[in-house]
Amino acid sequence: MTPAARVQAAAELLDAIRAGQRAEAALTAWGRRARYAGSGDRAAVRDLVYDALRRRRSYAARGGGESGRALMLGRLRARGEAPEAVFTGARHAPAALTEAERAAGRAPAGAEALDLPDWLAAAFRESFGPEEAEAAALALRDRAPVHLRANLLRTDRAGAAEALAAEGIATRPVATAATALEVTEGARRVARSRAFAEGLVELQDAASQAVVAALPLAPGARVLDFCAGGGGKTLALAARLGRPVAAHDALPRRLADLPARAARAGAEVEILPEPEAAAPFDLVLCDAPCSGSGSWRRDPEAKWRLSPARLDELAATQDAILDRAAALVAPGGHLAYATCSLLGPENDARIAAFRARGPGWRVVETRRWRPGPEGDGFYLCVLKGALRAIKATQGCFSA
Ligand SMILES: C[S@@+](CC[C@H](N)C(=O)[O-])C[C@H]1O[C@@H](n2cnc3c(N)ncnc32)[C@H](O)[C@@H]1O
Repeated sequence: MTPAARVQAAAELLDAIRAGQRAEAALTAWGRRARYAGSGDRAAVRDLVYDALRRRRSYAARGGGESGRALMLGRLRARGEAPEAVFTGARHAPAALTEAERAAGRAPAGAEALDLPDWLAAAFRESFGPEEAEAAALALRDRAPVHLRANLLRTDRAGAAEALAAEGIATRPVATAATALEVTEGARRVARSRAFAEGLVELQDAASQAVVAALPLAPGARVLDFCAGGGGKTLALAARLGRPVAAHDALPRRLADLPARAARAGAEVEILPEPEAAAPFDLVLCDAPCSGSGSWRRDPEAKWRLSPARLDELAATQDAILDRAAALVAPGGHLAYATCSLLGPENDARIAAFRARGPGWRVVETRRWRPGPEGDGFYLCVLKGALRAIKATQGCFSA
């Protein structure tokens, strides 16, 4: 495919997405139809589509509309590239620009330039001040790096880098976490590499790794990953602890791949459909469902889908998770609440509400990671419970 044909394909896909199709579904369907497209074409079209989804609002302003064609036009203008070189009207290329299209478009302003809906630009500012809010929003307009976690049950970071290099995959250490590597060359080969198949590395964002590294883990601790999902943090916890970790999720199908992933990683994971039966735990991690605002680079459609009403729904789920998980913590144990969100209503506000509902929890540490080249945006709050049960048996009721 010519570069112009790729732009035309991306414009058509963006129209399908605008009409309601999910980006992944649209790309998969196109991939089946476009038998003429090689792997380089497919990767290039995917990159165009995802870039336009991340920067939809600013491209729309510059391109003079929301259609796929306008977004591609806006993209070229944003990059200072001559649209006429692409909109040629040649076979498979976009039709030549009309007079109206040439005249349309303007520089984006305010929330448009940050590629955020207006209400979210305000929410970002309220969550962490104007300057940091702008930096975070701008970081979300770029493609996310590919990060790996060196699995300490199999190797160390240098050993993982060496094994990958032997397969032509270049990496560099990422400062965010001692186990993190960024793939600088050969990212598309990682999932088929021997290093991956043998459990030397896992695909995991560096900030996600840093969250696990920041958890208080005493040797021999009984640990529950309460919202385990695909098990990314469960496996990182098991590698750090070097002993079995318990995993739970409200949706058991989310845990379906975890046994195979654990076997590959040499980790022991015990799946608990009813964690109450195995409580108490010294540490319960709640990696709660959230807006995902810290990782919108990877899922840019979510940025445009989120609404204030959905944020309220998420807050109710997050509160329920904290309340149930807290009851599973041993007296004097730790409760850790994490989200990959940048938004105060999902983070500090949830902790404040939790502590107001159930006093006796002390905040030990709060950490925030902002999105950027070194990782996604994350929030972590570690709380320590009172020694209630012990004191109660000793006849002392003041926690
Ligand atoms: C952010 S994801 C977890 C990602 C995972 N920890 C990882 O690192 O790969 C949140 C998970 O919480 C689960 N979840 C949602 N509501 C829940 C609830 N009430 N109790 C427990 N898990 C819940 C979801 O099914 C989802 O898998």
